Amino acid sequence: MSDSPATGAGRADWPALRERARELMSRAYVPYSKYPVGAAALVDDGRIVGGCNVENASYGIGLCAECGLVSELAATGGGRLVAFTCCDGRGEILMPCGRCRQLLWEHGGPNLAVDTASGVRPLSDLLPDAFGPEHLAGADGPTGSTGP
Ligand SMILES: O=c1ccn([C@H]2C[C@H](O)[C@@H](CO)O2)c(=O)[nH]1
Repeated sequence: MSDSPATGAGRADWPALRERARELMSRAYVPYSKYPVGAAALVDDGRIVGGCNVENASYGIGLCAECGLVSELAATGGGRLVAFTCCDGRGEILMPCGRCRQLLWEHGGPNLAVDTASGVRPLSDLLPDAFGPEHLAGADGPTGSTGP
């Protein structure tokens, strides 16, 4: 179970989390967009995980900062994200893109506390009526598509 947004927001050291996101932003690899992004999150066991965006000459396969963050989450033991922040190249709070809201939903759920310009808000505010893992429960896929 994920924390309530109030709990996640209360547990997080937001200035430290924002500072970590800014540090990671400074390491972004963005020769194409020249738009560095850094992200940092508190995990339910107290770890801090983060990432920066890493672009590619094949533009469409660039990795958002949140991709690195969820990869570090899994690689260092998993757990649930409870508080998240993301910043742009000026160090200002950045709203996660649509695809990354889905990534965050998978690992933090509706109560993940997200840092926004209008205050700390639950992820459910930013991704209402979300699709999630529970929608796959019991699904066998489309008829005839299961293969041999
Ligand atoms: O939530 C977001 C939004 C954008 N970007 C990156 C992708 C691309 O490298 C650059 C410009 O879109 O910003 C992120 O890393 N995370």
